[in-house]
Amino acid sequence: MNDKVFTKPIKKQFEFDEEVAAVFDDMLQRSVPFYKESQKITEFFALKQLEDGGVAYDLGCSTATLLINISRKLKKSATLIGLDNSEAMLEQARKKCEAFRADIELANADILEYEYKEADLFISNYTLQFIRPLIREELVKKISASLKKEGIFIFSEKVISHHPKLNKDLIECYYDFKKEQGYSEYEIMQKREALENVLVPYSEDENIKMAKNCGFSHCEVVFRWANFATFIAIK
Ligand SMILES: C[S@@+](CC[C@H](N)C(=O)[O-])C[C@H]1O[C@@H](n2cnc3c(N)ncnc32)[C@H](O)[C@@H]1O
Ligand SMILES: O=C(O)C(=O)C[C@]1(C(=O)O)C=C[C@@H](O)C=C1
Repeated sequence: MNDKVFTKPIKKQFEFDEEVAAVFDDMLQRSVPFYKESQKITEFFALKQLEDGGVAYDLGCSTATLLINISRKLKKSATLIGLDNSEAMLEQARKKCEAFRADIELANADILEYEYKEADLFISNYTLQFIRPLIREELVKKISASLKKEGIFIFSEKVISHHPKLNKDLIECYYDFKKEQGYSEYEIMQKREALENVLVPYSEDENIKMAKNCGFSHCEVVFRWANFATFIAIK
């Protein structure tokens, strides 16, 4: 279904509710530059990392697109677990898993509270940015503590620049992208308002520092387009 969520006046902050879940796959493809490419990179490193008997978590799995793609290419018997606290997203995810006969464990859970098993791999694409900065670091510490030695954490985020002019230009460049995807100026401004204080992006450096502060020995960007980046952190 096409994303028309912000064509009408907004009444509340951005939420992953039924209305958003119903159009989410279209929203992501049209709102995240090179979404498919960033997913492909994530898949590539995920498949390299997973061993027989391994465990992988996708935090904020939404409609499970990524885990389904990984499960279709996976040649080993690993456990794939998707967590999300939006029941509307999980309903879409369950339908898709059934249609693709994908063997994925899905759970309605708060990724901040969840008790993780020892894992080989964590993924969290475009989700940390929705976790309040004060507790974001606690979550990343929990992720690194639950990873095996040399386990990896792949995460993608919207990023900012602390250079004011560059930051303004990055945002303009991103809004041009959204216009090319068919979003009107009105929809773009409405969504910007709805995301205010809900989506709190860090800079590339701040994300790398956070990972290193939280128990990762290495972290770098493997893909970046203007204000969107994919990181790999190695324990
Ligand atoms: C932008 S979406 C993620 C997109 C998805 N990873 C992808 O690449 O298609 C963020 C997701 O995180 C979920 N989420 C946000 N905070 C959460 C929390 N504390 N616990 C679990 N899920 C959360 C939302 O419900 C939403 O589905
Ligand atoms: O549309 C925007 O302005 C975005 O920032 C895109 C973004 C994201 O980066 O997570 C924001 C909310 C939706 O979950 C989908 C994509």
